Amino acid sequence: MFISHRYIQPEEERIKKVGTRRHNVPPIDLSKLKGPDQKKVVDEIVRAVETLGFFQVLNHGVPLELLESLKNSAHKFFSLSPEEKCLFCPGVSPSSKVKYGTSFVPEKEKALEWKDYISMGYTTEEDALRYWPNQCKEVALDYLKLSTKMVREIVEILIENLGAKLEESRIEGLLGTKLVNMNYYPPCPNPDLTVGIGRHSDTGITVLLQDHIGGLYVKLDEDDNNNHGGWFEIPPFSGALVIIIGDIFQILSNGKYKSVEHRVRTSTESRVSIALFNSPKSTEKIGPLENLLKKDGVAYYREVVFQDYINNYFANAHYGKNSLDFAKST
Ligand SMILES: O=C(O)CCC(=O)C(=O)O
Ligand SMILES: [Fe+2]
Repeated sequence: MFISHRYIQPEEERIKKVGTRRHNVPPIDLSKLKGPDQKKVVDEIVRAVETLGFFQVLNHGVPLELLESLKNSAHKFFSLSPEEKCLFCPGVSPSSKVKYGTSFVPEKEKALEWKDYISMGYTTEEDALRYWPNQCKEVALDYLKLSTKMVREIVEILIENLGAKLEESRIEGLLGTKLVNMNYYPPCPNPDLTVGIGRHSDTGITVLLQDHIGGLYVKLDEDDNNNHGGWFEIPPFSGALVIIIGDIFQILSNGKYKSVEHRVRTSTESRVSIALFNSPKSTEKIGPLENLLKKDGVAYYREVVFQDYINNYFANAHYGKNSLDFAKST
């Protein structure tokens, strides 16, 4: 079947199915943070963030029925007519925080991503219920609310492990911007030629629900056990959420934590994923933590205002972890 040349990726960005390696590590059971295994679970989280930049979780506080409703509501929204979806196109959307679009930064991309999305920025509950699409507003809002405690717990674990004590207002500042993104990857006649999302890293901490289709790939370094690095698929795990660590944690930790480069392969079947992006407030200053600078004696990253980082992030097409260059010390 014919694929418009605008979607055909250069050879080096294509994702081959043959020879795909899978990252079959069981999800971390977050309910154990409450029991005798607490330390073990904390260590597992820290180790994953230091070496991989992501992990999967179970018993995360988001009910399984809600995960099903999220996927169904994403399908409901994306099966609307183009005219109905475009009521949320930039310029006509009732709110600048709600946006229906395609690809990532189409005007900058050499080849387009095989993906549509509806992005729902959170300000207040009232605004969410007023401006987010009817097909998904309630479930998306529940997802955001019910994930909050888990996200907060993970961030506290990561900060404490760095030996830092942050005030409540600072933690709130680091998690001050919340956005629910529903991604829709239409069936693709030739997944070998296209990509769903090009390789990139996220900004803050992402809670990701993927469906049963699969296709999420992460790039890993060679590890201490001499396992070769490269691209691995994260197989869908029923009931699990994927926690993706973004660039700001690499910056705050002066390089001890890693943001993970990831991408999505298309499929001959449609796929949905629902991401909750937790990022800093736009005015928040992000740089290596004070105590680490003292300890390390060197800053691998400079301090950036989060809005400046974001402006740079959206000014470029997805291109691996280049988004982090903006904050690198020169
Ligand atoms: O669809 C996926 O599995 C990943 C989505 C993603 O990486 C993103 O929205 O930033
Ligand atoms: Fe991502």
